[in-house]
Amino acid sequence: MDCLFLLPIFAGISLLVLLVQCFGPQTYRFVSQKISNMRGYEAVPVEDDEEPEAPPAPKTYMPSEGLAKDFMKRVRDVGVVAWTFDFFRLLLVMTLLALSIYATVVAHAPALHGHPGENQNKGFDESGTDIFEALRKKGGKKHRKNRKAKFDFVTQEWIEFGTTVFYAYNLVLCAILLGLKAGSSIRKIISLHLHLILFLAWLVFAYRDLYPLLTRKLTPVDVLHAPAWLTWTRLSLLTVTAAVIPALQPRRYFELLAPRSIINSNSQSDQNEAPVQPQNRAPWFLSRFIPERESRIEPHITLTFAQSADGKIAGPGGKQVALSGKESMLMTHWMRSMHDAIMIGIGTAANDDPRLNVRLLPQAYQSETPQPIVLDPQLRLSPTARMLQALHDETTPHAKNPWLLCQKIQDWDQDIRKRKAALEQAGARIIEHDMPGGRMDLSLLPTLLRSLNVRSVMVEGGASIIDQFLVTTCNDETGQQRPLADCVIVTVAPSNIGDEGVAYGAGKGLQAIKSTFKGIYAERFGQDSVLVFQP
Ligand SMILES: NC(=O)C1=CN([C@@H]2O[C@H](COP(=O)(O)OP(=O)(O)OC[C@H]3O[C@@H](n4cnc5c(N)ncnc54)[C@H](OP(=O)(O)O)[C@@H]3O)[C@@H](O)[C@H]2O)C=CC1
Ligand SMILES: Nc1nc(O)c(N)c(N[C@@H]2O[C@H](COP(=O)(O)O)[C@@H](O)[C@H]2O)n1
Repeated sequence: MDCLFLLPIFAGISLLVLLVQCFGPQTYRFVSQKISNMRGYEAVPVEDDEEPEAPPAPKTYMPSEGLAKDFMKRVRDVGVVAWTFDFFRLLLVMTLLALSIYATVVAHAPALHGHPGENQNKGFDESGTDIFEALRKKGGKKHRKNRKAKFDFVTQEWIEFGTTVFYAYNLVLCAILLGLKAGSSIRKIISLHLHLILFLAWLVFAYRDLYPLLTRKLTPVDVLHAPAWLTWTRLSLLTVTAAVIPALQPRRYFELLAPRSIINSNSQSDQNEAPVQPQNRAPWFLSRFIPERESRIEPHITLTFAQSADGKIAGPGGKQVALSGKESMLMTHWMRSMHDAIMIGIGTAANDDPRLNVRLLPQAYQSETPQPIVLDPQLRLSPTARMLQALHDETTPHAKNPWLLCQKIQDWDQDIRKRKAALEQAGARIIEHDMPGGRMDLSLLPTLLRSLNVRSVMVEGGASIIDQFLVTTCNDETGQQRPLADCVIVTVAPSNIGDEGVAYGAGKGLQAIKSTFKGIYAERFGQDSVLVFQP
Protein backbone atom coordinates (compact mmCIF):
# COMPACT_ATOMS: atom_id res chain seq x y z
CA MET A 1 0.00 0.00 0.00
CA ASP A 2 1.22 3.48 -0.80
CA CYS A 3 2.31 5.22 2.39
CA LEU A 4 0.39 8.36 1.38
CA PHE A 5 -2.72 6.46 2.38
CA LEU A 6 -1.50 7.06 5.91
CA LEU A 7 -2.52 10.73 5.68
CA PRO A 8 -6.31 10.22 5.67
CA ILE A 9 -5.77 7.52 8.30
CA PHE A 10 -3.96 10.09 10.52
CA ALA A 11 -6.86 12.49 10.00
CA GLY A 12 -9.40 9.80 10.85
CA ILE A 13 -7.60 8.73 14.02
CA SER A 14 -7.15 12.35 15.07
CA LEU A 15 -10.86 13.05 14.54
CA LEU A 16 -11.83 10.04 16.65
CA VAL A 17 -9.42 10.95 19.46
CA LEU A 18 -10.59 14.57 19.32
CA LEU A 19 -14.20 13.53 19.68
CA VAL A 20 -13.33 11.33 22.66
CA GLN A 21 -11.31 14.15 24.24
CA CYS A 22 -14.07 16.70 23.72
CA PHE A 23 -17.12 14.63 24.56
CA GLY A 24 -15.61 11.83 26.65
CA PRO A 25 -15.64 13.75 29.96
CA GLN A 26 -19.30 14.78 29.61
CA THR A 27 -20.28 11.26 28.58
CA TYR A 28 -18.33 9.83 31.50
CA ARG A 29 -20.02 12.25 33.90
CA PHE A 30 -23.42 11.41 32.50
CA VAL A 31 -22.87 7.65 32.64
CA SER A 32 -21.24 7.67 36.09
CA GLN A 33 -24.08 9.83 37.42
CA LYS A 34 -26.60 7.37 36.03
CA ILE A 35 -24.65 4.47 37.55
CA SER A 36 -24.40 6.15 40.95
CA ASN A 37 -28.17 6.81 40.79
CA MET A 38 -28.76 3.16 39.95
CA ARG A 39 -26.53 2.14 42.86
CA GLY A 40 -28.90 3.98 45.14
CA TYR A 41 -27.06 7.24 45.83
CA GLU A 42 -29.62 9.44 47.42
CA ALA A 43 -30.24 12.46 45.25
CA VAL A 44 -30.41 15.78 47.00
CA PRO A 45 -34.02 16.18 48.01
CA VAL A 46 -35.93 19.06 46.55
CA GLU A 47 -38.84 20.28 48.60
CA ASP A 48 -42.24 19.10 47.38
CA ASP A 49 -43.58 22.58 46.96
CA GLU A 50 -40.38 23.77 45.37
CA GLU A 51 -40.07 23.92 41.62
CA PRO A 52 -37.08 21.82 40.62
CA GLU A 53 -34.42 24.21 39.43
CA ALA A 54 -33.45 24.10 35.82
CA PRO A 55 -29.81 23.12 35.35
CA PRO A 56 -27.64 26.21 35.14
CA ALA A 57 -27.21 27.47 31.61
CA PRO A 58 -23.78 26.78 30.21
CA LYS A 59 -21.58 29.76 30.89
CA THR A 60 -19.51 31.62 28.40
CA TYR A 61 -16.46 32.93 30.13
CA MET A 62 -16.15 35.90 27.85
CA PRO A 63 -19.47 37.68 27.25
CA SER A 64 -19.92 38.97 23.70
CA GLU A 65 -19.20 42.62 23.01
CA GLY A 66 -19.89 42.46 19.28
CA LEU A 67 -18.12 40.58 16.53
CA ALA A 68 -15.29 43.02 15.84
CA LYS A 69 -14.50 43.65 19.51
CA ASP A 70 -14.70 39.96 20.34
CA PHE A 71 -12.35 39.22 17.46
CA MET A 72 -9.81 41.85 18.52
CA LYS A 73 -10.04 40.64 22.10
CA ARG A 74 -9.37 37.08 20.97
CA VAL A 75 -6.35 38.19 18.94
CA ARG A 76 -4.97 40.17 21.89
CA ASP A 77 -5.66 37.32 24.32
CA VAL A 78 -3.81 34.77 22.23
CA GLY A 79 -1.14 37.29 21.34
CA VAL A 80 -0.75 39.14 18.06
CA VAL A 81 2.39 37.19 17.19
CA ALA A 82 1.00 33.80 18.16
CA TRP A 83 -2.30 34.51 16.39
CA THR A 84 -0.46 35.61 13.24
CA PHE A 85 1.40 32.30 13.26
CA ASP A 86 -1.93 30.47 13.50
CA PHE A 87 -3.33 32.56 10.67
CA PHE A 88 -0.24 31.99 8.53
CA ARG A 89 -0.56 28.26 9.10
CA LEU A 90 -4.18 28.43 7.98
CA LEU A 91 -3.10 30.13 4.73
CA LEU A 92 -0.41 27.52 4.17
CA VAL A 93 -2.79 24.63 4.78
CA MET A 94 -5.28 26.29 2.46
CA THR A 95 -2.60 26.46 -0.24
CA LEU A 96 -1.63 22.84 0.38
CA LEU A 97 -5.29 21.88 0.06
CA ALA A 98 -5.56 23.77 -3.24
CA LEU A 99 -2.40 22.06 -4.52
CA SER A 100 -3.76 18.67 -3.47
CA ILE A 101 -6.97 19.32 -5.35
CA TYR A 102 -4.85 20.29 -8.33
CA ALA A 103 -2.78 17.11 -7.90
CA THR A 104 -6.00 15.06 -7.80
CA VAL A 105 -7.06 16.68 -11.05
CA VAL A 106 -3.62 16.01 -12.52
CA ALA A 107 -3.84 12.39 -11.42
CA HIS A 108 -7.27 12.22 -13.00
CA ALA A 109 -5.96 13.69 -16.26
CA PRO A 110 -4.94 11.51 -19.18
CA ALA A 111 -1.30 11.54 -18.37
CA LEU A 112 -1.54 9.29 -15.38
CA HIS A 113 -4.30 6.98 -16.38
CA GLY A 114 -1.87 4.62 -17.93
CA HIS A 115 -0.95 2.31 -15.12
CA PRO A 116 -0.74 4.29 -12.00
CA GLY A 117 -0.42 1.19 -9.91
CA GLU A 118 2.70 0.30 -11.79
CA ASN A 119 4.34 3.59 -11.15
CA GLN A 120 3.67 4.06 -7.54
CA ASN A 121 5.76 2.41 -4.90
CA LYS A 122 8.33 1.72 -7.50
CA GLY A 123 9.17 5.34 -7.21
CA PHE A 124 12.81 4.81 -6.65
CA ASP A 125 13.70 5.05 -10.29
CA GLU A 126 17.27 5.59 -11.24
CA SER A 127 16.62 6.91 -14.70
CA GLY A 128 15.65 10.51 -14.08
CA THR A 129 12.91 12.75 -12.91
CA ASP A 130 10.51 13.65 -15.64
CA ILE A 131 8.55 10.46 -15.93
CA PHE A 132 5.42 12.57 -15.56
CA GLU A 133 6.19 14.16 -18.91
CA ALA A 134 6.97 10.80 -20.46
CA LEU A 135 3.72 9.34 -19.25
CA ARG A 136 1.78 12.32 -20.50
CA LYS A 137 3.19 11.92 -23.99
CA LYS A 138 2.56 8.21 -23.93
CA GLY A 139 -1.11 8.49 -24.63
CA GLY A 140 -3.14 9.12 -21.59
CA LYS A 141 -6.00 10.03 -23.92
CA LYS A 142 -6.59 6.42 -24.85
CA HIS A 143 -6.98 5.45 -21.25
CA ARG A 144 -9.24 8.32 -20.56
CA LYS A 145 -11.58 7.11 -23.25
CA ASN A 146 -11.62 3.72 -21.64
CA ARG A 147 -12.70 5.00 -18.32
CA LYS A 148 -16.12 3.70 -17.40
CA ALA A 149 -17.41 6.26 -15.01
CA LYS A 150 -16.56 9.70 -13.83
CA PHE A 151 -15.62 8.53 -10.34
CA ASP A 152 -13.79 5.45 -11.43
CA PHE A 153 -10.71 6.63 -9.58
CA VAL A 154 -7.45 4.88 -10.07
CA THR A 155 -5.09 4.35 -7.11
CA GLN A 156 -3.14 7.55 -7.64
CA GLU A 157 -6.33 9.56 -7.73
CA TRP A 158 -7.51 7.96 -4.50
CA ILE A 159 -4.16 8.78 -2.91
CA GLU A 160 -4.44 12.43 -3.92
CA PHE A 161 -8.07 12.47 -2.85
CA GLY A 162 -7.04 11.10 0.57
CA THR A 163 -4.35 13.78 0.82
CA THR A 164 -6.97 16.40 -0.04
CA VAL A 165 -9.23 15.09 2.72
CA PHE A 166 -6.27 15.23 5.11
CA TYR A 167 -5.58 18.89 4.32
CA ALA A 168 -9.28 19.74 4.44
CA TYR A 169 -9.40 18.29 7.97
CA ASN A 170 -6.33 20.31 8.93
CA LEU A 171 -7.89 23.43 7.47
CA VAL A 172 -10.97 22.97 9.65
CA LEU A 173 -8.77 22.56 12.75
CA CYS A 174 -6.76 25.68 11.83
CA ALA A 175 -9.95 27.69 11.37
CA ILE A 176 -11.38 26.51 14.70
CA LEU A 177 -8.10 27.34 16.44
CA LEU A 178 -8.30 30.96 15.33
CA GLY A 179 -11.52 31.42 17.27
CA LEU A 180 -10.49 29.73 20.49
CA LYS A 181 -9.34 31.62 23.54
CA ALA A 182 -5.82 31.39 24.88
CA GLY A 183 -5.12 28.78 27.50
CA SER A 184 -8.38 26.88 26.91
CA SER A 185 -8.04 23.14 27.05
CA ILE A 186 -9.73 22.67 23.69
CA ARG A 187 -7.16 25.03 22.11
CA LYS A 188 -4.35 22.96 23.60
CA ILE A 189 -5.91 19.71 22.35
CA ILE A 190 -6.54 20.97 18.80
CA SER A 191 -3.10 22.57 18.65
CA LEU A 192 -1.50 19.28 19.66
CA HIS A 193 -3.47 17.35 17.04
CA LEU A 194 -2.47 19.83 14.33
CA HIS A 195 1.20 19.72 15.28
CA LEU A 196 1.22 15.96 15.48
CA ILE A 197 -0.58 15.00 12.28
CA LEU A 198 1.11 17.68 10.18
CA PHE A 199 4.48 16.53 11.44
CA LEU A 200 3.61 12.88 10.71
CA ALA A 201 2.57 13.94 7.20
CA TRP A 202 5.87 15.74 6.81
CA LEU A 203 7.71 12.56 7.86
CA VAL A 204 5.81 10.59 5.22
CA PHE A 205 6.71 13.10 2.50
CA ALA A 206 10.29 13.34 3.72
CA TYR A 207 10.58 9.56 3.42
CA ARG A 208 9.11 9.60 -0.08
CA ASP A 209 10.86 12.60 -1.53
CA LEU A 210 13.83 13.70 0.59
CA TYR A 211 15.27 10.36 1.56
CA PRO A 212 15.74 9.30 -2.11
CA LEU A 213 17.73 12.49 -2.69
CA LEU A 214 20.07 11.54 0.13
CA THR A 215 20.72 8.14 -1.42
CA ARG A 216 21.61 9.87 -4.70
CA LYS A 217 20.46 6.74 -6.54
CA LEU A 218 16.74 6.86 -6.08
CA THR A 219 14.17 9.23 -7.47
CA PRO A 220 11.67 11.01 -5.22
CA VAL A 221 8.41 9.06 -5.45
CA ASP A 222 6.05 11.96 -5.93
CA VAL A 223 7.98 13.29 -8.90
CA LEU A 224 6.84 10.13 -10.69
CA HIS A 225 3.20 11.08 -10.34
CA ALA A 226 3.13 14.83 -10.56
CA PRO A 227 5.14 17.69 -12.01
CA ALA A 228 8.37 18.29 -10.13
CA TRP A 229 7.43 21.87 -9.27
CA LEU A 230 4.25 20.64 -7.61
CA THR A 231 6.08 18.09 -5.49
CA TRP A 232 8.73 20.50 -4.26
CA THR A 233 6.29 23.33 -3.64
CA ARG A 234 4.10 21.05 -1.56
CA LEU A 235 7.03 19.71 0.38
CA SER A 236 8.40 23.20 1.10
CA LEU A 237 5.02 24.48 2.26
CA LEU A 238 4.51 21.41 4.43
CA THR A 239 7.95 21.86 5.97
CA VAL A 240 7.08 25.42 6.99
CA THR A 241 3.65 24.34 8.28
CA ALA A 242 4.73 21.23 10.14
CA ALA A 243 8.20 22.11 11.36
CA VAL A 244 9.03 25.82 11.15
CA ILE A 245 5.78 27.20 12.59
CA PRO A 246 5.65 24.85 15.61
CA ALA A 247 9.32 25.58 16.30
CA LEU A 248 8.98 29.36 16.20
CA GLN A 249 5.45 30.00 17.48
CA PRO A 250 5.43 31.52 20.99
CA ARG A 251 3.74 29.15 23.38
CA ARG A 252 3.21 30.87 26.71
CA TYR A 253 0.76 33.34 25.29
CA PHE A 254 -0.39 34.76 28.57
CA GLU A 255 3.12 35.41 29.81
CA LEU A 256 4.08 37.35 26.71
CA LEU A 257 0.87 39.27 26.56
CA ALA A 258 0.24 40.16 30.11
CA PRO A 259 3.28 41.89 31.46
CA ARG A 260 3.46 42.94 35.08
CA SER A 261 2.84 46.54 34.07
CA ILE A 262 -0.80 45.69 33.38
CA ILE A 263 -1.53 44.46 36.86
CA ASN A 264 0.65 47.15 38.40
CA SER A 265 -1.29 49.83 36.62
CA ASN A 266 -4.40 48.36 38.22
CA SER A 267 -2.97 48.99 41.63
CA GLN A 268 -3.82 52.65 41.32
CA SER A 269 -7.47 51.87 40.83
CA ASP A 270 -9.71 51.89 43.84
CA GLN A 271 -12.54 49.46 44.34
CA ASN A 272 -14.98 52.35 43.90
CA GLU A 273 -13.39 53.53 40.69
CA ALA A 274 -14.21 52.32 37.21
CA PRO A 275 -13.59 48.61 36.83
CA VAL A 276 -10.11 47.59 35.83
CA GLN A 277 -9.31 46.56 32.28
CA PRO A 278 -10.04 42.95 31.36
CA GLN A 279 -6.53 42.71 29.95
CA ASN A 280 -5.24 41.30 33.15
CA ARG A 281 -2.77 38.59 33.78
CA ALA A 282 -4.71 37.03 36.69
CA PRO A 283 -7.07 34.92 34.53
CA TRP A 284 -4.19 33.68 32.46
CA PHE A 285 -2.21 32.82 35.58
CA LEU A 286 -5.20 30.99 37.03
CA SER A 287 -6.14 29.18 33.83
CA ARG A 288 -3.05 27.04 34.27
CA PHE A 289 -4.49 25.53 37.42
CA ILE A 290 -8.24 25.84 36.99
CA PRO A 291 -9.41 23.84 34.00
CA GLU A 292 -12.22 24.82 31.69
CA ARG A 293 -15.50 23.74 33.16
CA GLU A 294 -16.46 21.71 30.09
CA SER A 295 -13.28 19.66 30.17
CA ARG A 296 -13.82 18.28 33.66
CA ILE A 297 -14.76 14.70 34.38
CA GLU A 298 -14.91 15.11 38.17
CA PRO A 299 -15.88 18.44 39.75
CA HIS A 300 -12.76 20.56 40.20
CA ILE A 301 -12.18 21.69 43.79
CA THR A 302 -9.96 24.69 44.49
CA LEU A 303 -9.18 25.48 48.12
CA THR A 304 -8.15 29.10 48.52
CA PHE A 305 -7.63 31.71 51.22
CA ALA A 306 -5.36 34.55 52.26
CA GLN A 307 -2.89 34.39 55.12
CA SER A 308 -0.46 36.72 56.86
CA ALA A 309 3.29 36.09 56.72
CA ASP A 310 2.98 34.48 60.16
CA GLY A 311 0.34 32.02 58.92
CA LYS A 312 -2.86 33.60 60.29
CA ILE A 313 -6.12 33.96 58.34
CA ALA A 314 -7.97 36.32 60.72
CA GLY A 315 -7.31 38.61 63.64
CA PRO A 316 -7.81 37.94 67.36
CA GLY A 317 -11.27 36.54 68.12
CA GLY A 318 -11.79 35.78 64.44
CA LYS A 319 -11.88 39.44 63.43
CA GLN A 320 -11.95 39.71 59.64
CA VAL A 321 -8.73 41.20 58.29
CA ALA A 322 -8.10 42.58 54.82
CA LEU A 323 -4.98 40.58 54.09
CA SER A 324 -5.04 40.63 50.30
CA GLY A 325 -3.91 43.77 48.54
CA LYS A 326 -5.92 45.22 45.67
CA GLU A 327 -4.09 43.19 43.04
CA SER A 328 -4.47 39.81 44.72
CA MET A 329 -8.06 40.59 45.74
CA LEU A 330 -8.77 41.25 42.07
CA MET A 331 -7.07 37.95 41.29
CA THR A 332 -9.40 36.28 43.82
CA HIS A 333 -12.42 37.75 42.05
CA TRP A 334 -11.14 36.42 38.71
CA MET A 335 -10.79 33.07 40.44
CA ARG A 336 -14.39 33.29 41.65
CA SER A 337 -15.54 33.99 38.10
CA MET A 338 -13.79 30.86 36.85
CA HIS A 339 -15.76 28.50 39.12
CA ASP A 340 -19.36 27.35 38.99
CA ALA A 341 -19.72 27.68 42.77
CA ILE A 342 -18.06 29.24 45.82
CA MET A 343 -18.29 27.48 49.19
CA ILE A 344 -17.70 28.66 52.74
CA GLY A 345 -18.49 27.40 56.24
CA ILE A 346 -21.21 29.02 58.30
CA GLY A 347 -18.52 30.27 60.72
CA THR A 348 -17.22 32.55 57.96
CA ALA A 349 -20.69 33.48 56.77
CA ALA A 350 -21.70 34.51 60.30
CA ASN A 351 -18.43 36.25 61.09
CA ASP A 352 -17.61 38.08 57.83
CA ASP A 353 -21.05 38.40 56.24
CA PRO A 354 -19.42 38.05 52.81
CA ARG A 355 -20.97 38.91 49.45
CA LEU A 356 -19.09 36.24 47.48
CA ASN A 357 -19.57 38.07 44.16
CA VAL A 358 -17.21 39.32 41.45
CA ARG A 359 -17.83 43.03 41.93
CA LEU A 360 -14.18 43.97 41.26
CA LEU A 361 -14.33 42.64 37.70
CA PRO A 362 -15.34 44.75 34.72
CA GLN A 363 -19.04 45.03 33.95
CA ALA A 364 -18.89 42.48 31.13
CA TYR A 365 -17.80 39.78 33.60
CA GLN A 366 -20.30 40.51 36.36
CA SER A 367 -22.60 37.73 35.19
CA GLU A 368 -19.87 35.22 36.04
CA THR A 369 -20.84 35.34 39.72
CA PRO A 370 -20.44 31.84 41.16
CA GLN A 371 -23.20 29.98 42.95
CA PRO A 372 -22.78 30.59 46.72
CA ILE A 373 -22.89 27.43 48.85
CA VAL A 374 -22.73 27.58 52.66
CA LEU A 375 -22.02 24.52 54.80
CA ASP A 376 -24.58 25.28 57.45
CA PRO A 377 -25.74 22.08 59.22
CA GLN A 378 -28.08 23.86 61.64
CA LEU A 379 -29.20 26.68 59.36
CA ARG A 380 -27.57 29.38 61.45
CA LEU A 381 -27.28 31.84 58.55
CA SER A 382 -29.06 35.10 59.22
CA PRO A 383 -31.98 35.81 56.85
CA THR A 384 -30.57 39.34 56.64
CA ALA A 385 -27.13 38.18 55.47
CA ARG A 386 -25.67 40.32 52.70
CA MET A 387 -25.67 37.49 50.18
CA LEU A 388 -29.46 37.20 50.68
CA GLN A 389 -30.06 40.95 50.64
CA ALA A 390 -28.21 41.15 47.34
CA LEU A 391 -31.06 39.19 45.76
CA HIS A 392 -33.35 42.17 46.27
CA ASP A 393 -30.80 44.83 45.39
CA GLU A 394 -31.01 46.17 41.86
CA THR A 395 -27.33 47.10 41.88
CA THR A 396 -26.49 43.37 42.07
CA PRO A 397 -28.62 41.86 39.29
CA HIS A 398 -26.41 38.78 39.00
CA ALA A 399 -26.70 37.71 42.64
CA LYS A 400 -27.63 34.04 42.91
CA ASN A 401 -29.89 32.42 45.50
CA PRO A 402 -27.44 30.87 48.02
CA TRP A 403 -27.60 27.15 48.64
CA LEU A 404 -27.39 26.10 52.27
CA LEU A 405 -26.16 22.55 52.90
CA CYS A 406 -27.77 21.41 56.11
CA GLN A 407 -28.36 18.19 57.98
CA LYS A 408 -31.59 16.25 57.47
CA ILE A 409 -34.36 18.05 59.26
CA GLN A 410 -36.53 15.94 61.54
CA ASP A 411 -40.23 16.67 62.05
CA TRP A 412 -39.77 17.34 65.75
CA ASP A 413 -37.06 19.93 65.21
CA GLN A 414 -39.33 22.97 65.34
CA ASP A 415 -36.62 25.62 65.66
CA ILE A 416 -34.69 24.56 62.61
CA ARG A 417 -37.91 24.30 60.58
CA LYS A 418 -38.71 27.89 61.48
CA ARG A 419 -35.24 29.01 60.48
CA LYS A 420 -35.60 27.08 57.26
CA ALA A 421 -38.86 28.84 56.42
CA ALA A 422 -37.34 32.26 57.15
CA LEU A 423 -34.26 31.55 55.05
CA GLU A 424 -36.32 30.23 52.16
CA GLN A 425 -38.46 33.32 52.41
CA ALA A 426 -35.28 35.39 52.10
CA GLY A 427 -34.28 33.48 48.94
CA ALA A 428 -32.03 30.63 50.13
CA ARG A 429 -32.33 27.13 48.72
CA ILE A 430 -32.04 24.54 51.47
CA ILE A 431 -30.33 21.29 50.56
CA GLU A 432 -30.59 18.56 53.16
CA HIS A 433 -27.84 15.98 53.35
CA ASP A 434 -26.75 13.16 55.61
CA MET A 435 -24.58 14.73 58.29
CA PRO A 436 -24.01 12.26 61.12
CA GLY A 437 -23.17 14.28 64.23
CA GLY A 438 -23.79 17.49 62.27
CA ARG A 439 -20.79 16.93 60.01
CA MET A 440 -20.89 16.07 56.35
CA ASP A 441 -18.44 13.45 55.14
CA LEU A 442 -16.58 15.77 52.77
CA SER A 443 -15.21 12.88 50.72
CA LEU A 444 -18.76 12.67 49.33
CA LEU A 445 -18.62 16.26 48.14
CA PRO A 446 -17.68 15.42 44.50
CA THR A 447 -20.72 13.12 44.26
CA LEU A 448 -22.96 15.75 45.76
CA LEU A 449 -21.60 18.43 43.42
CA ARG A 450 -22.15 16.19 40.42
CA SER A 451 -25.76 15.65 41.44
CA LEU A 452 -26.15 19.42 41.64
CA ASN A 453 -24.57 19.88 38.21
CA VAL A 454 -21.68 21.87 39.71
CA ARG A 455 -18.49 21.31 37.71
CA SER A 456 -16.12 23.36 39.82
CA VAL A 457 -16.13 24.86 43.29
CA MET A 458 -13.86 27.34 44.99
CA VAL A 459 -13.71 26.72 48.74
CA GLU A 460 -12.88 30.00 50.52
CA GLY A 461 -12.67 28.91 54.15
CA GLY A 462 -12.78 29.49 57.03
CA ALA A 463 -10.35 27.85 59.41
CA SER A 464 -12.28 24.67 60.20
CA ILE A 465 -13.20 24.09 56.54
CA ILE A 466 -9.59 24.69 55.40
CA ASP A 467 -8.31 22.18 57.95
CA GLN A 468 -10.71 19.50 56.75
CA PHE A 469 -10.01 20.08 53.06
CA LEU A 470 -6.28 19.77 53.69
CA VAL A 471 -6.63 16.24 55.06
CA THR A 472 -9.72 14.79 53.36
CA THR A 473 -9.28 12.37 50.50
CA CYS A 474 -11.77 10.93 48.05
CA ASN A 475 -11.87 8.31 45.30
CA ASP A 476 -10.80 9.28 41.82
CA GLU A 477 -12.33 7.88 38.62
CA THR A 478 -10.28 4.70 38.96
CA GLY A 479 -11.20 4.17 42.61
CA GLN A 480 -7.79 5.37 43.89
CA GLN A 481 -7.58 7.70 46.90
CA ARG A 482 -6.64 11.28 46.07
CA PRO A 483 -6.72 14.56 47.99
CA LEU A 484 -10.17 16.14 47.88
CA ALA A 485 -8.77 19.48 46.71
CA ASP A 486 -7.35 19.57 43.19
CA CYS A 487 -5.31 22.62 44.02
CA VAL A 488 -4.67 24.98 46.90
CA ILE A 489 -4.12 28.66 46.10
CA VAL A 490 -2.85 30.76 48.99
CA THR A 491 -2.33 34.52 48.97
CA VAL A 492 0.48 35.37 51.38
CA ALA A 493 0.42 39.00 52.50
CA PRO A 494 3.61 40.65 53.79
CA SER A 495 2.12 41.43 57.19
CA ASN A 496 2.03 39.75 60.60
CA ILE A 497 -1.06 39.29 62.74
CA GLY A 498 0.53 37.82 65.84
CA ASP A 499 -0.09 34.83 68.07
CA GLU A 500 -3.66 35.82 68.89
CA GLY A 501 -4.77 35.51 65.26
CA VAL A 502 -6.71 32.58 63.79
CA ALA A 503 -4.36 29.90 62.49
CA TYR A 504 -5.04 26.91 60.24
CA GLY A 505 -3.51 23.48 59.68
CA ALA A 506 -3.15 22.90 63.45
CA GLY A 507 -0.98 26.01 63.61
CA LYS A 508 1.44 24.66 61.02
CA GLY A 509 0.22 26.89 58.17
CA LEU A 510 1.98 26.31 54.86
CA GLN A 511 3.80 23.28 56.33
CA ALA A 512 0.43 21.57 56.71
CA ILE A 513 -0.29 22.14 53.02
CA LYS A 514 3.13 20.90 51.98
CA SER A 515 2.67 17.57 53.74
CA THR A 516 0.07 16.61 51.11
CA PHE A 517 0.53 19.06 48.26
CA LYS A 518 3.62 20.07 46.35
CA GLY A 519 4.48 23.71 45.99
CA ILE A 520 4.44 24.21 42.29
CA TYR A 521 4.11 27.87 41.45
CA ALA A 522 4.54 31.30 42.98
CA GLU A 523 3.50 34.59 41.43
CA ARG A 524 3.49 38.11 42.77
CA PHE A 525 0.36 40.20 42.71
CA GLY A 526 1.23 43.64 44.02
CA GLN A 527 2.83 43.17 47.42
CA ASP A 528 1.43 39.66 47.87
CA SER A 529 2.78 36.28 46.81
CA VAL A 530 0.27 33.81 45.45
CA LEU A 531 1.35 30.22 45.99
CA VAL A 532 -0.25 27.34 44.12
CA PHE A 533 -0.01 23.78 45.40
CA GLN A 534 -1.15 20.64 43.62
CA PRO A 535 -1.19 17.03 44.88
N1 LIG B 1 -8.18 34.90 55.27
C1 LIG B 1 -9.06 34.25 54.59
O1 LIG B 1 -8.89 34.01 53.38
C2 LIG B 1 -10.29 33.74 55.25
C3 LIG B 1 -10.48 33.90 56.57
N2 LIG B 1 -11.61 33.43 57.15
C4 LIG B 1 -11.75 33.58 58.59
O2 LIG B 1 -12.01 32.29 59.14
C5 LIG B 1 -12.77 32.48 60.32
C6 LIG B 1 -13.94 31.51 60.35
O3 LIG B 1 -13.46 30.19 60.49
P1 LIG B 1 -14.32 29.11 61.30
O4 LIG B 1 -14.86 29.74 62.51
O5 LIG B 1 -13.51 27.91 61.43
O6 LIG B 1 -15.59 28.87 60.38
P2 LIG B 1 -15.82 28.07 59.06
O7 LIG B 1 -16.16 29.02 58.01
O8 LIG B 1 -14.73 27.11 58.82
O9 LIG B 1 -17.16 27.29 59.40
C7 LIG B 1 -17.17 26.33 60.41
C8 LIG B 1 -18.59 25.82 60.59
O10 LIG B 1 -19.02 25.19 59.40
C9 LIG B 1 -19.76 24.04 59.74
N3 LIG B 1 -18.98 22.88 59.28
C10 LIG B 1 -17.66 22.69 59.33
N4 LIG B 1 -17.32 21.52 58.82
C11 LIG B 1 -18.46 20.94 58.44
C12 LIG B 1 -18.79 19.69 57.84
N5 LIG B 1 -17.85 18.81 57.55
N6 LIG B 1 -20.07 19.42 57.58
C13 LIG B 1 -21.02 20.31 57.89
N7 LIG B 1 -20.80 21.48 58.44
C14 LIG B 1 -19.53 21.79 58.72
C15 LIG B 1 -19.90 24.00 61.23
O11 LIG B 1 -21.09 24.68 61.56
P3 LIG B 1 -21.90 24.38 62.91
O12 LIG B 1 -21.07 24.94 64.00
O13 LIG B 1 -23.19 25.08 62.75
O14 LIG B 1 -22.05 22.90 63.02
C16 LIG B 1 -18.70 24.77 61.67
O15 LIG B 1 -18.82 25.38 62.91
C17 LIG B 1 -13.22 33.92 60.35
O16 LIG B 1 -12.47 34.61 61.29
C18 LIG B 1 -12.93 34.41 58.96
O17 LIG B 1 -12.62 35.78 58.93
C19 LIG B 1 -12.58 32.82 56.45
C20 LIG B 1 -12.44 32.64 55.11
C21 LIG B 1 -11.27 33.07 54.40
N1 LIG C 1 -8.67 36.50 49.35
C1 LIG C 1 -9.04 37.00 50.55
N2 LIG C 1 -8.28 37.93 51.10
C2 LIG C 1 -8.59 38.44 52.29
O1 LIG C 1 -7.82 39.36 52.83
C3 LIG C 1 -9.76 38.02 52.96
N3 LIG C 1 -10.09 38.55 54.15
C4 LIG C 1 -10.54 37.06 52.32
N4 LIG C 1 -11.63 36.62 52.91
C5 LIG C 1 -12.65 35.88 52.26
O2 LIG C 1 -13.43 36.68 51.42
C6 LIG C 1 -14.74 36.77 51.97
C7 LIG C 1 -15.25 38.14 51.79
O3 LIG C 1 -15.93 38.15 50.55
P1 LIG C 1 -16.55 39.48 49.96
O4 LIG C 1 -15.41 40.42 49.75
O5 LIG C 1 -17.53 40.02 50.92
O6 LIG C 1 -17.16 39.07 48.68
C8 LIG C 1 -14.58 36.37 53.38
O7 LIG C 1 -15.75 35.87 53.92
C9 LIG C 1 -13.55 35.31 53.28
O8 LIG C 1 -14.10 34.13 52.78
N5 LIG C 1 -10.16 36.56 51.13
